[in-house]
Amino acid sequence: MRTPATTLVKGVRLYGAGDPVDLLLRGGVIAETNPATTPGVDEVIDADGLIALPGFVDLHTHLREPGREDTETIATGSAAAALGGYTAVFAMANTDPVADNAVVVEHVWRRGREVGLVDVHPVGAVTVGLGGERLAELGTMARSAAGVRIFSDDGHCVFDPLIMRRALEYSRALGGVIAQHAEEPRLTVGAQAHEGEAAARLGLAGWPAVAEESIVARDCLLAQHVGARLHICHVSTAGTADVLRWARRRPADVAGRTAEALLSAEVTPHHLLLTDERLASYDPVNKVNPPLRTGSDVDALRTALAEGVIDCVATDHAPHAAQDKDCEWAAARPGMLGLQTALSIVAATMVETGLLDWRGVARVMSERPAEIAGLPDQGRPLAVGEPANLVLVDPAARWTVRAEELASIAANTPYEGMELPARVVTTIFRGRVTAHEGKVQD
Ligand SMILES: NC(=O)N[C@@H](CC(=O)O)C(=O)O
Ligand SMILES: [Zn+2]
Ligand SMILES: [Zn+2]
Repeated sequence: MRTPATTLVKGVRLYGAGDPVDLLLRGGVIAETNPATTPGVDEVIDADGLIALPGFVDLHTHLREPGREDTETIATGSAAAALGGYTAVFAMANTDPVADNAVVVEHVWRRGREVGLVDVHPVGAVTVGLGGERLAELGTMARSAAGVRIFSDDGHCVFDPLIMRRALEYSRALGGVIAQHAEEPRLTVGAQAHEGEAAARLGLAGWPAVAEESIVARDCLLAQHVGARLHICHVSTAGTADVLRWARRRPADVAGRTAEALLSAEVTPHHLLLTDERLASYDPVNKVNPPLRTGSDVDALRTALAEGVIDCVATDHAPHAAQDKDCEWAAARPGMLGLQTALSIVAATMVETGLLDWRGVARVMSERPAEIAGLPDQGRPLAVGEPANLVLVDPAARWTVRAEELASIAANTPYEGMELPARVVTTIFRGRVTAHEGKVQD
């Protein structure tokens, strides 16, 4: 790790509120606010007009290393993360080989540290090879150097209820969380798009909302039954928000375990903005799992996020090669880029609509995800003595998305050519500037 410099951030508004302050960052922590003198400062950042938030934490990123380094690597994904304002990301296990053992998770962890732009935490697979049949060695991954605490078969649902129950029990014993990709596979055989009017018109096989909602209901009940923590990945329907609202209010069980303490959920930026009306173009850049839903789902997801029924935003950043996207709809892989556009989409859908203020953005993009993952040095208050993981945002900026300008190797952004509000200006990771004005600082 490089030694962090001493940096003075001048005139920044913390959480976008109150008077501007100066922050002195030294030794990787916020050393002083409004220091009277500033000897030995290596770097001064003029933050006039900018706001400071704690560095973002992404619970759901696909980095494609090992196996598909032609689409993203830990280095390029870390760069995209830093440019997007992130200081920690969780790399999903659906790599090749699958991260279902200590060797692979330690590789990802070490490579992330070598790159050194963000903390890269590997997610461990729940079942061997994501096959859904045999539990992976959760304990070995938890005890490895990577210290895995989040387990997920993301890309696939842990559909067998008995395997899910056992996974929850093991993970509880390890102080972990099972992150579920909720998709009842029997209800989504051959599915290509949200089961609704748009798919019917285009003749695409439907992915019904109930395939997600039925698994979420089942797993909320299972998690409370065994007293284990469950996290729901990429919530996409109004019905799932209703199920979560209901589950969170369930009374404590005999052991005093409240559902509220055991459950958490994320929504992606794309499910907060885009709808299945986009399908009319037949452009597979809009193909994603779970699929883009309807306008009323989008509204319900925004409300649920504002209320805390959905805890946080996670990108589900899913790079894919051109040959896997620029093809016929049915053959295209699902997934879209997300790391460098997340803040702007949250600003457009949640801040500009008045549903969240910047304090709320800090909660859903940094504080809650850090708590869910149990990260002690992320999502912390912007206060003296705290780790200097922060992002400086220009709330008044507007910018136009160009895939070729993004740090990812893959180019599958659904926002190409769109003008978006709010821009990440600077990302600071343990006191060191990792991204500034659109450039990675390495
Ligand atoms: N979201 C996607 O459409 N794709 C993800 C897998 C997943 O998140 O389920 C991927 O790995 O490409
Ligand atoms: Zn998934
Ligand atoms: Zn995913």
